[in-house]
Amino acid sequence: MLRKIFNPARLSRFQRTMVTVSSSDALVSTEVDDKTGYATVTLNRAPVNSLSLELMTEIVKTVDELERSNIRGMVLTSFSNKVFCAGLDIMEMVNPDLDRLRAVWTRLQDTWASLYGTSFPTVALINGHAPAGGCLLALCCEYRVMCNNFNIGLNETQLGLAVPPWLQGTMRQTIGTREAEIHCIKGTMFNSQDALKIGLVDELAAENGEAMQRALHYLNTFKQMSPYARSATKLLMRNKDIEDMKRGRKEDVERFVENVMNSDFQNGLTVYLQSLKNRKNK
Ligand SMILES: CC/C=C\C/C=C\C/C=C\C/C=C/C(=O)SCCNC(=O)CCNC(=O)[C@H](O)C(C)(C)COP(=O)(O)OP(=O)(O)OC[C@H]1O[C@@H](n2cnc3c(N)ncnc32)[C@H](O)[C@@H]1OP(=O)(O)O
Repeated sequence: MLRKIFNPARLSRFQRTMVTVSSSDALVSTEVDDKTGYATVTLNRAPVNSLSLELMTEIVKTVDELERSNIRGMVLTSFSNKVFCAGLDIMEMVNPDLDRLRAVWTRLQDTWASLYGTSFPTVALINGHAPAGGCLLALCCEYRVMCNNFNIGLNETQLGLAVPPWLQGTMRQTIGTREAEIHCIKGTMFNSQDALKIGLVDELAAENGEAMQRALHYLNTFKQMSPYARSATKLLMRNKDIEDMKRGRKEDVERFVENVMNSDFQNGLTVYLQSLKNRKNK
């Protein structure tokens, strides 16, 4: 069954109402161009857009609001021209409160499901590094344009974390089964050129302006197309993955909690955090 389908009858409402959501200190800011109906959603959590519970809650809320406002497309990007998103906030995993840890993982599942399952077209404008959860956000979008000289990949295993099945699936869909298996297990981070070669991103750009033009070009390819046929096809392809994730979500949360509470993992995390700081001080 289709979860959400673009409803052409709601189009007239969209043409009348155009939104610019969120205040300047918001974790996520959204601007909608009233000529094109395209929304630019900017992640705004300095310094590196790490995914705290609050940031993920805002992402889900934003996507839900956009779904209701009938925009025609969305570009997801970062306030920083150095880091698109640094993945899960590591501090959420250091000696955590168990209820909050469960909420963090549940919200990551929700973030994946809502971004992956939008009826409107989505492009990730990857204007900085995108490790782990950052790569996840990009993978949820239909199309990825990446600026040169950054890194992207699912490096979870390098941190001692298992990549959950629903995220493995998205990686498989993007780069193929064989490559996904190898690179999820190894935790490979790709530079922009290699990410393009392997199909993890669709286009490269020298800088932000060019990346935005390429992103808009992708969205424009749907201008003359029936929004119904477009979104129905997308959701028929993606809904089963979302339903599968939802069926297994409780076990998935408990696996994550077990993984994070393991003392080897906690010790490894301390070393990893220190290595980030040492790198910075070099
Ligand atoms: C079946 C289920 C079972 C189990 C499931 C288990 C796991 C789930 C798997 C997948 C889900 C996703 C997991 C994750 O996302 S884990 C997080 C992975 N992220 C990283 O490894 C990135 C680490 N960061 C970096 O490599 C660099 O910071 C980066 C390249 C992003 C940017 O470098 P830059 O030089 O620009 O900045 P830094 O000086 O390094 O950082 C500034 C500041 O920010 C702090 N920082 C960086 N990343 C994070 C983060 N992810 N969380 C929290 N804080 C972060 C960094 O320490 C600096 O802080 P400070 O020294 O205080 O200024």
